[in-house]
Amino acid sequence: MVDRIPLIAGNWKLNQDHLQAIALVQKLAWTLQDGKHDHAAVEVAVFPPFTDLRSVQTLISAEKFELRFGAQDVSQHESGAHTGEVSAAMLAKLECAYAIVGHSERRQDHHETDAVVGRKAAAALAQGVTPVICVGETAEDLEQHGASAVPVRQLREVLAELPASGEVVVAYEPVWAIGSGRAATSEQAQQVCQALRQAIAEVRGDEAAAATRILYGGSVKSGNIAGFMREPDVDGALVGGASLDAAEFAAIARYQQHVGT
Ligand SMILES: O=C[C@H](O)COP(=O)(O)O
Repeated sequence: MVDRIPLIAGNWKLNQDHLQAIALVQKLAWTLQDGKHDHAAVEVAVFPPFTDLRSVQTLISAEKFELRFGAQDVSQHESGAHTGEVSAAMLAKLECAYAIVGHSERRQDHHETDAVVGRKAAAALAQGVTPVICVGETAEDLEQHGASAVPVRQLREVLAELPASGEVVVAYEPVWAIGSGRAATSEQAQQVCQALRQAIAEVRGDEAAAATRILYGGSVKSGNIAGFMREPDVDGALVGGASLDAAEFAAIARYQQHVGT
């Protein structure tokens, strides 16, 4: 059995300019330090807007904070005439560990298909940036097909664009749970995360499936994180709104304090 280091990831979405980002990262790092957070036991990462990345990189590196960071999206293209795009090589140069791909808000706002999401993930992997592949069903999908069918299909289609090896992180985010205050139950999250792990095993093999971290996202708070983390196939969380509050996000990252309570 492979040990998967839990990942608590904060997706800031369209919030925080670069000055606010510096303040938030500082506060988060200090709060975790005060709480003697063990970064080797639970990895903590932030996903600021593109314009903040250089400031966040400089701060984390200068202060030797053990936080990791990534981008909220990445281009499927390497370079050239693609106005507004940011390449994986540019993110790698900024020492981004991760890039989120296929978040439901991008699928919705920018009509991103699974094939596009897969090409974005492949572009990230090719530059040594770990893609965080988001999948999840809408309320309508849930009603029509149950919870697992759509996320499993999305993941299979994304994985089809990827080379057979290379680290990926998967984030299961039921669209109906995002920003709604109505999180999935930990049992629902486990059921889908287990199905996603099974799909990874079928495409990439058992070893890769056992090593892949699968996160749950959708209205995660310090009050419900422990329940998700007790589930065997949930390896962390992709946190939106609650990641903008350093104390609350630090409390989520330190969920082990609540496990068993
Ligand atoms: O990427 C994060 C998710 O969309 C979850 O957002 P939320 O925690 O605000 O529900």
